Amino acid sequence: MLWLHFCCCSCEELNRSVKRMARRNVLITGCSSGIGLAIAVKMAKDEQKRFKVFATMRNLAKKKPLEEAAGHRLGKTLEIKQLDVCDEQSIKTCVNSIPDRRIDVLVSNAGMGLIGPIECQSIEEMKTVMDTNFFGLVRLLKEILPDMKRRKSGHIVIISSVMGVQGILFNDVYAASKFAVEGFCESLAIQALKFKLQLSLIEPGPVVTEFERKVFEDGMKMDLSAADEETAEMFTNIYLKNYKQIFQSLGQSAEDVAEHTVKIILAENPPFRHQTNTLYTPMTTLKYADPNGDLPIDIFYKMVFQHDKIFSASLNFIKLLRWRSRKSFDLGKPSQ
Ligand SMILES: NC(=O)C1=CN([C@@H]2O[C@H](COP(=O)(O)OP(=O)(O)OC[C@H]3O[C@@H](n4cnc5c(N)ncnc54)[C@H](OP(=O)(O)O)[C@@H]3O)[C@@H](O)[C@H]2O)C=CC1
Ligand SMILES: CC1=C(/C=C/C(C)=C/C=C/C(C)=C/C=O)C(C)(C)CCC1
Repeated sequence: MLWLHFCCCSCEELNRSVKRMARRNVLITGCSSGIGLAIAVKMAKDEQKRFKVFATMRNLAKKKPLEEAAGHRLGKTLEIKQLDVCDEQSIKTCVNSIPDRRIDVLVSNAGMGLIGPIECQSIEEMKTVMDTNFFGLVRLLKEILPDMKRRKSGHIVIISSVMGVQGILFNDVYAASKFAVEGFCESLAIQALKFKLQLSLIEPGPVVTEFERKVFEDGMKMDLSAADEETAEMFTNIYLKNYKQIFQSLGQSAEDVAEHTVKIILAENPPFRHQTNTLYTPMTTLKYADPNGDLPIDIFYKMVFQHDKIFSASLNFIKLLRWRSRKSFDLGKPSQ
């Protein structure tokens, strides 16, 4: 009897340690809100408990929404840590605090937006965007990549954007920061393959998060006096006017993007690029359809300046269709 008990205990222990060994350490940046928070919570709540999540944020005073969303997983499958992607020392301190510095999956998510005519933006503002969105990733990898290479295992997942593939009116510097991320990763992916590391770029279209609110509010408050009248008018009456409608009709939720991201993390052969928004894909496909690069520029120009009424009506139509299909889902009857 005792022997059986001993045997069961050690089997259980063995099982537990096998599970612990299989549990992957995941470090996620920018978890105070939006996509980072949603990924952290989804992974921490994984039914098979496959992940130990180190959810980081630059300002720990903002941890309450994450703590609430994590619920009883807090302190078990999820720990909150301070990390500012613009501060090398804070990255080092955070990585050193993780057992054996072992990070199996890095989710580089922290980022910020910037919209408006470049005449009205300071170089300092632009540098902050590049420093966060691009150099933030570089700083993380300088600290984490050598360990992954030594272990010959690891998955680097980067929340890029459709704007890492295609520029959009009045998003010049933000798109540049995401293009930088994509060029950097495309180069690094070749070396990563040699070390058996995986690299995946997640490319969401518009996502309804704090990002949308902050960017819109900053755009509304922008001092447009440095721009000529035509540019200022274009920004206010075309871009800002359509902005909310684009998020309402094409926008995804942070949870939706998190679901896509976790699928990529769990995939046996994760792809290098993954777009999360099928409604947006026809737009980015234009880029790949014309090696000269004129096609997407022409089409965007026409959408904005010539067929704006049709474009706006199509967005309204998409919004209505999505609203109707959500409504029938709510009633338990998915639309056909
Ligand atoms: N929303 C969208 O439409 C899209 C967003 N993306 C990308 O998704 C990512 C997440 O954005 P999203 O969730 O939408 O927006 P949120 O504004 O909700 O989240 C951004 C997160 O990044 C954090 N952050 C900003 N600067 C730093 C820094 N220096 N160090 C650490 N954390 C920092 C923010 O922290 P704090 O609260 O302290 O500011 C916040 O936690 C970004 O990379 C964004 O570019 C991509 C496509 C579309
Ligand atoms: C589709 C489209 C527009 C706007 C797209 C927007 C606003 C996309 C936002 C994407 C985000 C926020 C990505 C974040 O990384 C325009 C230029 C109005 C007109 C042409 C077609």
